Amino acid sequence: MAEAKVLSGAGLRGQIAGQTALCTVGKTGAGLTYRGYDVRDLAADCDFEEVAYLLFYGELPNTQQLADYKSGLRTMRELPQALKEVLERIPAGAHPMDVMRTGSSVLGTLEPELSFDQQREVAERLMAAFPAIMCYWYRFTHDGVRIDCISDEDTLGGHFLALLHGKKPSDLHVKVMNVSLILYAEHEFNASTFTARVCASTLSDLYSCVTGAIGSLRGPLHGGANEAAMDMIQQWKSPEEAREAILGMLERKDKIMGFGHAIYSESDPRNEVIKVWAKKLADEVGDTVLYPVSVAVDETMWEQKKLFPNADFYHASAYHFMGIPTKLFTPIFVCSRVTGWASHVFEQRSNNRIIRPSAEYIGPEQRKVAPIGQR
Ligand SMILES: CC(=O)SCCNC(=O)CCNC(=O)[C@H](O)C(C)(C)COP(=O)(O)OP(=O)(O)OC[C@H]1O[C@@H](n2cnc3c(N)ncnc32)[C@H](O)[C@@H]1OP(=O)(O)O
Ligand SMILES: O=C([O-])CC(=O)C(=O)O
Repeated sequence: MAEAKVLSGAGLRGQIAGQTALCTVGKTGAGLTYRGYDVRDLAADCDFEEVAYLLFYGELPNTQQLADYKSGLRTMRELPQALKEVLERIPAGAHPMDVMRTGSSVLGTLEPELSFDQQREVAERLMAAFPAIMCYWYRFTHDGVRIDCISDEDTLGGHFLALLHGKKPSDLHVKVMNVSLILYAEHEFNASTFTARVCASTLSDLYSCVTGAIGSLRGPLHGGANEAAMDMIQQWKSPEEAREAILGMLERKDKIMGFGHAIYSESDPRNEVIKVWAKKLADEVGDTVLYPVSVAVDETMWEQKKLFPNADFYHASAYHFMGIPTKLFTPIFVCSRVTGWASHVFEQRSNNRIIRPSAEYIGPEQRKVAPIGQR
């Protein structure tokens, strides 16, 4: 048996658990890169589909490749009738992340991955179908309508907004969705991606890897923080009230959702990008409360704890200004991160060994089983 070392820190922090060519997080001089490209440049200049292509195929597409890629993805947006029927049976009060998890799992029964040769096709199918899975369920259970799962929107972000709102989205909103989906696409060995890789290492199918990853992303310490941040900032009517409340929460040692990070120590590079777009959207809707409240929380957290907003914090107000219901915030993360998860599954499969660490045993000494009457 290989000699196992006991780790000093909880949460496997700082341990290298494998190799990746997909992404760097927090490396000096480059906060976040996807296959060598700074995420800020990608968010400024690309559509989400370009980034998905980069992650799946290794290079950015040229004009023709992108056009072909987008039109291929557009043909994969419709949901099978059997999946629509399952979605209609999920109660309106269910958590939408449970809907995404179920949607991924059911699609896996209807269109299974029969061979790893199909892996990219399955990943693209999931990516194209997720907005409809979310919106079909949401609109059926909340508005009583069976929406058309097809739209003529060119991008996935525009498609999602069109399905949700039932009308053509503005150019500004489509741009913000592209930015958001790019920022959330990939982040090395975060909890949900690691879940996907562990599942992949058993040679399981891609739907299982993605379904498990959705479960990990759902928690408020990970993807669920964007919704939790929204619930928090929405309570406050002014920056002064927000500041007072944050001081009280810190005094009580409450966690402030949307702040801090397991890897970044000074700032999250995604925050500076989404904050700018949240401000543009605040100006567009004439907001005088939510954005100033967010800034007050941001400033108070830095002043008091040197804690900074992570990717989730300003996503909350940005999504809200686009009329997106809070409970759909984390499912949007799924629509994006499925590209990162799938890319990691491909990478794991290309050089696989089952992921199976050891545990340090801290339980009772070995003992004898007493007959039941003597216990
Ligand atoms: C896309 C994403 O998934 S980004 C992450 C989204 N999650 C959140 O926003 C939830 C809020 N944040 C957190 O819970 C944490 O910062 C995490 C989970 C992101 C990172 O956790 P860790 O790496 O374990 O950080 P850790 O808990 O060691 O933080 C160090 C110290 O800062 C404190 N701290 C960290 N984040 C916060 C926070 N959001 N609010 C208040 N205090 C915090 C911790 O309590 C700890 O203090 P202590 O040393 O006095 O105990
Ligand atoms: O890396 C992490 O731990 C969490 C995160 O920011 C992400 O997954 O985007």
